[in-house]
Amino acid sequence: MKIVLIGYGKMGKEIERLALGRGHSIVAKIDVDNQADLQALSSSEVDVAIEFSNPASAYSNILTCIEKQIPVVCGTTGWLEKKSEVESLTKEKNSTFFYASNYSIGVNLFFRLNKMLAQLMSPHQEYDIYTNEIHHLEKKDSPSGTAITIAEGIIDAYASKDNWVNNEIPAANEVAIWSQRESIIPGTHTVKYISKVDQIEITHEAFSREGFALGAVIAAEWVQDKKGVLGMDDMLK
Ligand SMILES: NC(=O)C1=CN([C@@H]2O[C@H](COP(=O)(O)OP(=O)(O)OC[C@H]3O[C@@H](n4cnc5c(N)ncnc54)[C@H](OP(=O)(O)O)[C@@H]3O)[C@@H](O)[C@H]2O)C=CC1
Ligand SMILES: O=C(O)C1=N[C@H](C(=O)O)C[C@H](O)C1
Repeated sequence: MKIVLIGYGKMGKEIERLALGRGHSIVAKIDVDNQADLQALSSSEVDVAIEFSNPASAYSNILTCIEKQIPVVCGTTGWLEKKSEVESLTKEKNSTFFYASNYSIGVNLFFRLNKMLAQLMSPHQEYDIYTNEIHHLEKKDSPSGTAITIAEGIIDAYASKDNWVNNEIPAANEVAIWSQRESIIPGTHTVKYISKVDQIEITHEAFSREGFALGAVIAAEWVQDKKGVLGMDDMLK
């Protein structure tokens, strides 16, 4: 598979390492200083783009890929207010857009566990819900995309919650997401239900970026023959 890496930072480099190990080739690495190379690429030179840049650049990088009919697997977080526009354009151009706030298989199992726990806890309103994410000091966005997916999972399954707030005391209808930035932590997410007498807690802790990067490479392999708006639930079915 011929891959263009868009964003050659911590994730771009880890994806390159794993992709080469799986027999793929990297035809271009796009970063801040060579944006013109992405514009110059054509869909005949590349099978898939893997986009891990930053919240300010993801949207225009994705649009470029969609216009060029290059399937794009995106993991960048913090730009999702524009996601519905990307989805519409993907359908209009009959292109391919795969998105996940977290590509780790473990986190995607955790998403399911989180929904099941929220369903179980919904009749027990004496418990307060508390969610927490801890990431390294270089992270640009807050809350993490993963924490937003977790909060949305709770909102879907828990009767009295219909919104989330970040680093604020929540109202009764809100799920609180507390964000911490600490050292070099790759990503730790916790959900707690706390009553006056006890607490129930689930945590996913990434030990490195390898799980995120491997999931993104597997998604890139999987989208090859597919069109439309896709995500981890489609791939893991
Ligand atoms: N979905 C998932 O599973 C995961 C998602 N992420 C997300 O992926 C993104 C990247 O994370 P990470 O690799 O740790 O971040 P880094 O800051 O290490 O890397 C981002 C890279 O993108 C570069 N960049 C900046 N602007 C552009 C542009 N216009 N086009 C292409 N590249 C550009 C940056 O260059 P410069 O430094 O010079 O600005 C940097 O090299 C974040 O949004 C993060 O939240 C991270 C891990 C897992
Ligand atoms: O910026 C990161 O590092 C990570 N970002 C993603 C997010 O915002 O959820 C995924 C992972 O937690 C690492």
